[in-house]
Amino acid sequence: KASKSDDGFCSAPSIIQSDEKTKPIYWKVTNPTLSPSHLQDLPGYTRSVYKRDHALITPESHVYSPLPDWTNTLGAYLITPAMGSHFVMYFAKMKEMSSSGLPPKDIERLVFVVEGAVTLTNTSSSSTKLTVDSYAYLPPNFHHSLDCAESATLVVFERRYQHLGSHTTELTVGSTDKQPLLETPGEVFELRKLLPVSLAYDFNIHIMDFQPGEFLNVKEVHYNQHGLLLLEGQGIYRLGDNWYPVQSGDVIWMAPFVPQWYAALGKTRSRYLLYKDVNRNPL
Ligand SMILES: NC(=O)N[C@H](N)C(=O)O
Ligand SMILES: [Mn+2]
Repeated sequence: KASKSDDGFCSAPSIIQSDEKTKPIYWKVTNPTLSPSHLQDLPGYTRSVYKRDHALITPESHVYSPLPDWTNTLGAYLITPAMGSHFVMYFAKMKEMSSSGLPPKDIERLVFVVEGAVTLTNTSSSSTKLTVDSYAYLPPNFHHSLDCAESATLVVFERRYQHLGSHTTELTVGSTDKQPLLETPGEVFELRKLLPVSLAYDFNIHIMDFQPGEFLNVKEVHYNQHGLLLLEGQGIYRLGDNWYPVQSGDVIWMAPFVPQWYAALGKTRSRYLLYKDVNRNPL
């Protein structure tokens, strides 16, 4: 709590907690605190950074333009191969009566809803409503349409599918809260995976939960790439030799082998969504 003005001590404003109680989950992703209160009026100030092996892209840096092949939808590409990644990660802001375009040939897609609702339609089955916290995986060359009546914000991952033998992937629809908690030997965070762990899949999306004060035990350095969206909470992300304060709405690109570590701070749970390439020989 902020101290009274007459007590002679420096004081910081108290953190407003009421939003968290009354707003729907992940609300902070699309309504973030743009910057710390003492910096928000500084012209030219941003927490974003772009380096060879990592990037932090904070909401005041997101630039939207019409998404090619989609109707009535604005997109902000956050991670693309121009950075060295083999995947793209973008926000799609769908407006009234909007619909998606198809990814290019041989490209697989995962969409996760952070705000609003969309309807997924494909040629074979009936349509499915996707609300906040639900997702769909669309295999390469799978005909589909995402349609939005009012408004929705999606985070989308796409990459060229890397075949392995005769394995094939399947349409997968689900929601985070329906996914089982998985074992995390040596770690304290809670882990869910959105896709099957079978060899057919060349990536997965992890949902990782940390209580305030919890942190990664492994100071990870690994061959896999990551695209991360902080869905809830605040903390410190270490990337290489840099320590970044982060909050919900922030996006991180991690190149192969960048040292990475997270510690959750504040008073509420941290939850992040993480792209990770798996199941393929790096050669
Ligand atoms: N930066 C991360 O959270 N990495 C994950 N623990 C992972 O690589 O699975
Ligand atoms: Mn990792």
